Amino acid sequence: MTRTIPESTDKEIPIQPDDNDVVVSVDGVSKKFCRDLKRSLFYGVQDITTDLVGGRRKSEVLRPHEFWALNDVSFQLRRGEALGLVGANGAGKSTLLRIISGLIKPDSGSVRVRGRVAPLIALGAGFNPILTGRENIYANMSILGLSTQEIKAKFEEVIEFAEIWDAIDAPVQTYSSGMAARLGFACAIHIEPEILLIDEVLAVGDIQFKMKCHHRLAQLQENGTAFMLVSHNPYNILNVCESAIYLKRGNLILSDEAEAVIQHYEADLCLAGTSPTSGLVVLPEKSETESLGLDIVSICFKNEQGQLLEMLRTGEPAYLCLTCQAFRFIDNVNVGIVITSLSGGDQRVLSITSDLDNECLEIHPGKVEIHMQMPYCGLIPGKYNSKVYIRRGVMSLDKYKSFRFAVEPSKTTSRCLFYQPRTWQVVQK
Ligand SMILES: Nc1ncnc2c1ncn2[C@@H]1O[C@H](COP(=O)(O)OP(=O)(O)OP(=O)(O)O)[C@@H](O)[C@H]1O
Repeated sequence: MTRTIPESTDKEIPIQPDDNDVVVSVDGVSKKFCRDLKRSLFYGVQDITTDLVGGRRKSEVLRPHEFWALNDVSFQLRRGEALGLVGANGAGKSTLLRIISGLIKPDSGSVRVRGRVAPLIALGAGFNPILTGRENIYANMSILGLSTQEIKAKFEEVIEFAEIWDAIDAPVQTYSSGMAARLGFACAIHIEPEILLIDEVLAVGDIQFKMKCHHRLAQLQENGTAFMLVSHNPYNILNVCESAIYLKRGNLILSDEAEAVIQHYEADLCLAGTSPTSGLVVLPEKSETESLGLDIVSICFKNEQGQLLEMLRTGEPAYLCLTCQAFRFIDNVNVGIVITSLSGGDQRVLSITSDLDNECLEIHPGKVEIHMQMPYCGLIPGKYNSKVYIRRGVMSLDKYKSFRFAVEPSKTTSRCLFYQPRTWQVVQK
């Protein structure tokens, strides 16, 4: 089955030369939306009227309050390919999947689809909440193209896969989000689609179900099903997809191997928004009367050569350099560093104190540097905040609460939740 979705476009979009392996071909697709509901309705009526009188819509021009949710996006999906789709919130990922599945039309460009598409775009996609699970299976699978006989034949398998035997005759609105996701996924895979579009639905469901889904996806892929997977979790993309595309504010930034795309995306995330310092925080110096004897003057990370690092890289050596001003000799100094993840909901990820490391630091008057050496940075890519304090016993001498820094990914660590420092050895016996 071949479906082409051309749209009210003024320009001719050339279709790529026929390639039997290409199941989805997206050519110069743009889609605009309007943030203002009233205007949006007005524009809708205006467009319909223009179509009815046979006029030409100015699809490429933005009217007031409109913006491009997708802007001139082109790529191809081949038979058996698993393509990841990454991008920040609002980047246009769902809009792209909705256009490919035929739910909405592009303003310009064209989408060419060859085969049966199963879209899993929202939780319990396509389910009617007041119908039972059983009724929804029939409704959903027939919309996706199966005959009643075919659905009957697969019915048991669907329930078995979704593991919702007890709830099959209860209305879907009584299902938990995980149950609705299971049913949606079960329906979609049992129609044996040529193209499966998955938008974050694998994020719900327990680990066992996720494993089952991944196993099934691998089987489908072996049989030639192509799929697109949207996920905010890079590990999901790297586990499932060989290639990926990166959307940013509706623009296609990169289309490449999954690993390269995730690296680019993560590096962008590290650099965006809250990445606050250029790697160095310098604090105003205190006079002796204001000081409690030892003050933090600056905080930064440096590499093994003593050069300032603007950001750390997972798996690479670095040290935290705390420059201090001491007005007198102080022994038993305890330096503490508490690191929280800004990308992971302010979660505390690391707490280090020189005391707990059995280091009794002695500081002589003058400028000193205190180094906290890290043979390898074990933090995963992301943005972090650290609180740094200096104490002697219970007495706080100085502290700085918001030294922010970013950690960049490296090729070997993108797939992991933490970096494991290691060396290798061959023992000849
Ligand atoms: N029907 C609509 N009317 C107006 N704006 C819309 C509509 N649908 C989507 N948008 C806007 O289009 C942009 C892209 O939305 P989309 O849902 O495609 O992003 P996304 O990348 O899937 O985001 P997320 O990761 O948060 O799901 C967003 O700014 C969104 O607010």
